[in-house]
Amino acid sequence: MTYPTQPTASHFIGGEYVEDTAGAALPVVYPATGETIAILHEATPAIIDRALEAAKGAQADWAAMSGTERGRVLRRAADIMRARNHDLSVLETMDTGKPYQETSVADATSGADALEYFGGLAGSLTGEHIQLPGGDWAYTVREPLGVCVGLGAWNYPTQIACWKAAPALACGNAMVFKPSETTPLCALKVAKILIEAGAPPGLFNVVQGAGAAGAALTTDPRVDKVSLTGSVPTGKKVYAAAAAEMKHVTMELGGKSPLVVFDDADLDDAVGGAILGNFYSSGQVCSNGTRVFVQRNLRDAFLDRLSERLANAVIGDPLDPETSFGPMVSEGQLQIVLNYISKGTEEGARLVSGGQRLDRPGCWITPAVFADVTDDMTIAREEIFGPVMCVLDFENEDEVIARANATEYGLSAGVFTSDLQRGHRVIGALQAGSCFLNSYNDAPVEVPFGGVKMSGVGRENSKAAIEHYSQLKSVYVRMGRVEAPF
Ligand SMILES: NC(=O)c1ccc[n+]([C@@H]2O[C@H](COP(=O)([O-])OP(=O)(O)OC[C@H]3O[C@@H](n4cnc5c(N)ncnc54)[C@H](O)[C@@H]3O)[C@@H](O)[C@H]2O)c1
Ligand SMILES: C[N+](C)(C)CCCC=O
Repeated sequence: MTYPTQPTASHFIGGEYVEDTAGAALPVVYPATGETIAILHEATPAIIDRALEAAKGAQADWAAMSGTERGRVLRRAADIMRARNHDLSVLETMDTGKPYQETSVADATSGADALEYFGGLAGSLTGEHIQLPGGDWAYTVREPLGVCVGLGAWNYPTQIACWKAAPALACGNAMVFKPSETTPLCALKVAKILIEAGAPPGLFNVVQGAGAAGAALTTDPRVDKVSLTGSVPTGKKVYAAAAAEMKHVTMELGGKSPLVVFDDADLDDAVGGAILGNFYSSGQVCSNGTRVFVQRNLRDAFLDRLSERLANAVIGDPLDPETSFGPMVSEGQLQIVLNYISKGTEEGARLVSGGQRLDRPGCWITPAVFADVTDDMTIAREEIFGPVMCVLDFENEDEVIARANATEYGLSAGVFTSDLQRGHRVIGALQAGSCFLNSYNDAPVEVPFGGVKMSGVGRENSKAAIEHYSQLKSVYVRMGRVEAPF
C-alpha cells in the first residue's frame, strides 16, 4: 500500500501551501497505531486574516464568471479526485483510521460526486421572469453570498470539505475551510486539487485550528455565511455567534436516530441495515440509527443473526483492503465510548457482545451491542458517536413512533418492513430530516442531507443546497406612469 506524500504545510492560502510555526503545534496521530504522522500548526490571527483577505480578493472575479465557466472548474476537480482516489483514500484512512475498504468507496468518491453535481448545476443557476398585471413585470437575480466559512467535523474530512465547497463555489462564493483539529490533512489535498483544476488562487483556502480558530472565522465581519458540521453544543455556539451579525448558516449537527424493524422485515436486510447504521466508520457517523427498535417477537432472532454476522467483522490494519472494522479516531473519543459502555451496564442494559478495548497500540474497541435497553437509559438518549448499538423492544406501530420521536434530535430515521404502506406511513410520522426505507445511510449528492429539531438547520447536497449558498434579488419593472396619491 503506497503512502501519499503528506501535505508539506499546515494551511493552504492564496493557491499555495503556507506554514506558520508561530501557531500552536497540532500533532496528527494515526489512530491505528498511535504514531504521530505529521505536525501541523494552528492558525494564528495573522493566518486567519490572510485567508479571509485571499477569499475576499478572489470572490468578485469568480462571481463575475458565468456559471458554466465555474462549473467547468468544479467538474475538472472531480475528475482529478477520481483519478487520485487511491492516494486520497489512503490519506483519509491515515487521517481518520477508517478502513481503506470504506474510504476507497465513500470519501473522495463522495467529494468528487459533489463537485461534479454542483459543477453541472452551476450553469443553470438563473433567475426568473415574472409577468405582472398591466404590462408590468419583474425579474430575479440569483446572487452569491460572498465569503463563506466551512467548519468540519472529524469523521468524514474529505467529504465534508467537498460537500461545503462544491455548492459554495458553484454559486459564486469563496470559502475559508477549517477542518477538525483531529483530522486536518485531507482538506489540504482538496484545496490543491481545486487549484490544479483552474480555481483562482484564494477561492478555496484551508486553515487549521480548533474552536478558537473556528470562532474567529465565524465572527469576522468579512464572513457572510457559516456552514458547520459538528455537535449540537458547538452548533448552538456557532449559530448564536453568526446570528449576532445576521449571517447565513447551515448547521449539520448530531443525532440519536431510530431504526425501526417490524416483525415482517427481511431479517438479513434489517440486520445489514443495523450494521451499516451502527458500525460503518466504527460507528462514527452522524446519521447512525443507534436506537434499534425491534418488534418484540422478532427480537431474539434479530440478536442471534446479528451475532452471527458480527463474527464476520475483520478488525485489523485499516490499510489492508480485507479489513472491515477500524479503530476509533482518537484516544479521547475511545474513552468517551468506553464511558458510555460502562454507563449502559450500570443502568441495567444487557451487553450482548463487544465493547472491549483491544490490547494493541492505537484506539481499538470491538463493536458493542446492548439489549434490553430502555428509553430512559443514558445510552438511549445521548449521542455516543462510536460502535455502540442499542436494541430496544416494541409491541406496536403507535408505540414505536411515539418512542422514536421522543428525542431532541431529528437527523435520520430508518424503517424495515415488507409492508410498504406501513413503511411510508411510519417514515412520514418520524421527526427526522434524512430517512431510509429498507435501507440505511445512503447519501447520494442528488438527495438533500440534514436534520430537524436540534440536529440542524438547512440541507447539504441536492438542489436544496443552492438556496443556502445564494440569495435572490427581485426587480420590479413598471412599464407605465407612476400613480401617486399626491
Ligand atoms: N449532520 C452531519 O452532517 C454531521 C456529519 C458529521 C459529524 N456530525 C456531528 O459532529 C460531531 C462530531 O464531530 P466533532 O467532534 O468534530 O464536532 P465538534 O462540534 O467538536 O467540532 C466541529 C467543528 O467545529 C469547530 N468548533 C468547535 N467549537 C467551535 C466554536 N465555538 N466556534 C466555531 N467552531 C468551533 C471544531 O474545531 C470543528 O472543526 C457529532 O455530534 C456528529 O454527530 C454531524
Ligand atoms: C455519508 N454518510 C454516511 C451519511 C455520512 C454523512 C456525514 C455524517 O457523519
